[in-house]
Amino acid sequence: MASVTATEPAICPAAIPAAESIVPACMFAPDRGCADDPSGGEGFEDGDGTNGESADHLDLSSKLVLVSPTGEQYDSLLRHLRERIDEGCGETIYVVGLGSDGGDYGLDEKDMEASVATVQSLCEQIEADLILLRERTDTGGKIRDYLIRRRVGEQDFLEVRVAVVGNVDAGKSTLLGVLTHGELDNGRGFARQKLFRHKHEMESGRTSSVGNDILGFDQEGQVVNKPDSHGGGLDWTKICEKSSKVITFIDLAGHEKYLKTTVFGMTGHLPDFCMLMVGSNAGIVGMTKEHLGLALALNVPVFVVVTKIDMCPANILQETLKLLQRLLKSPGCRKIPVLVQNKDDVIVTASNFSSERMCPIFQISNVTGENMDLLKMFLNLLSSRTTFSNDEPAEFQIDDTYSVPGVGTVVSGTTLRGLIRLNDTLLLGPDPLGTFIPIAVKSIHRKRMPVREVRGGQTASFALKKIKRSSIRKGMVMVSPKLMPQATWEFEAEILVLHHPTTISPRYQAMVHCGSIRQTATILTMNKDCLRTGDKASVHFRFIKTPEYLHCDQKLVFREGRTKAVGTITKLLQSVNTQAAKAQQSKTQANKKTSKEGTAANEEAGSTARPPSPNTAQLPLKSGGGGRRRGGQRHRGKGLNAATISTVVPAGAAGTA
Ligand SMILES: Nc1nc2c(ncn2[C@@H]2O[C@H](COP(=O)(O)OP(=O)(O)OP(=O)(O)O)[C@@H](O)[C@H]2O)c(=O)[nH]1
Repeated sequence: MASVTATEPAICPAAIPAAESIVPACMFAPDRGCADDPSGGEGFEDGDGTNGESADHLDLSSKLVLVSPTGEQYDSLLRHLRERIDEGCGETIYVVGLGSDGGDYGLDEKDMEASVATVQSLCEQIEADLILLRERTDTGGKIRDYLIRRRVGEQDFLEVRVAVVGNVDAGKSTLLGVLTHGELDNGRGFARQKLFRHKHEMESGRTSSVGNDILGFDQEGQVVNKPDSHGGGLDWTKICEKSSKVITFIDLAGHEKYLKTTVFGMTGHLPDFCMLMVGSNAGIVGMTKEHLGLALALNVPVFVVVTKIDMCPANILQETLKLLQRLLKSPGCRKIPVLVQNKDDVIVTASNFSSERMCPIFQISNVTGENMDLLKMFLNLLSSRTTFSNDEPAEFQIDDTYSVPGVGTVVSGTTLRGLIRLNDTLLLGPDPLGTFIPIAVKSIHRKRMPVREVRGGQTASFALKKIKRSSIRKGMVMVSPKLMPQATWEFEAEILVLHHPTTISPRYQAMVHCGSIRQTATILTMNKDCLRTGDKASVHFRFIKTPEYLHCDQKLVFREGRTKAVGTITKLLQSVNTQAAKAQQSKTQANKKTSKEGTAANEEAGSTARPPSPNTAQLPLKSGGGGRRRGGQRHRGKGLNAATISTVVPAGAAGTA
């Protein structure tokens, strides 16, 4: 076994300079088991460690408060727990026997029993389960950490998305195969075979698509995935029904030539966390830094999984860990690497992980299964980062479209906020003219399971009524009519150039990735003459093909070949004049009616319009969108219908920003 522990000289905090040390997880434990604060005083809040002060200034700081709380204290504890459950998107880690009043930690048997009864009663009030994670002993007696997770029905589950990145051969697909199919690898690609979907991947052994693999955990934290005994396939509906939490892995390609797909996976699939895989024998090579940089740029918390420890000599493993921590602590990353070596470390790191600065590191083997239990436990304790509120107007970003026989057009994507119910009417757009059309949701699936509603933070697919697949593209959204959506041709962003071989100046074009939008944009102006690697600037962009639905503060990646820049949208500059677009559409429709048979023939031949001018919106709407044919049938869809638009787009939505 080559697994390195914190006591081995090369990475032991005592043996190497403080700045170099990987922080043991106990550093973040509520009882501050280690003397020095590695974060230099900017450590993490103990949000989940102790049970906190009440907002209404009742004293809840004693470890004994749960033993026999007064009515007022009970109400306050309940409010506090509710808030934490909401913040944790349905779950939180709760510690019993720990006060923040300076007294010793731990409770005797009787007090522990009474405290747990109180917590149990609090949980009943909020319809949550109480699951014991660990018990330890301190000077005053026992301390217990519990997972409190809101109960979900058969039709519901908590959802966490994890993007899986790392260089080629780091073992990404293999780990996902092992986790989701429950069988270890043979070191020669056995486990990954189960994941490969495309023939060419089978042959070359390289992941090229944004795969989606799911791992379900029941209320007790046990994996529910049960591959069928014949083909080894997984029944997603069964997994979802049995799970209280489902982890969706977004398996991103390791090879540089698939970087475009990887960037899309990271921006378009809204991962809650990023799992960076590093082969212990290969070290920090190839795309590792690039992928880490991408996660950092998009503010996605990262944890690292070092693989292949079964075949790596101890000194090489140590070297890899050393380089890894150096990279994580470098000024560009400013992370605090934390080595996870046992279940206590898992609980401590998972409780503090929502802080983007901590970076847990696991060392595993896909062949022997070493430390796989720790990784699984950690995954079960991760909470979604998208908080949800029923009152927010719904917003859904489309990242793929399908044509399903017998069902029709289906779009998949992520609910960014709000609640979407079956038969709701949302506005779909923007189309090439920047307009949005009303569209009814006729069925909803979560992970292939039919459901009646989806909430912010959940991925879903919708079957849509009366719309052709060819009128929908990735990057479009479906939003509540209350939002009065507008499409934007031009925007300003603060960008940082991560890499460019020479200089970037106005008229430069590159691909902008923003959410599930992927479109080339031109730099019109910027507040510097030219930009080189490392430069920051305020840049005015303009999309070249169609206007898009954007928000201020959205993160973006701007790339072309080896050129990469990241940034944040600061201003939306030129929104589409919806009224002009509508008028134009009506005109186009009227013209069409008079032009007899010819129109349909053109539609089917896939006649396409030039990109419309943003100012005047004068060109005809592309109709029939390339004339995709399904099941041998020719579609004569109406495309985006002006009549329907004018009835729904609210008057207030019209006009130029
Ligand atoms: N001995 C050993 N071999 C492993 C381990 N993990 C993966 N492998 C092997 O390493 C090789 C590469 O693994 P993959 O899972 O295909 O790597 P990947 O990161 O998904 O590569 P790309 O899909 O090309 O990005 C396969 O032959 C695996 O069997 C491990 O922990 N130990």
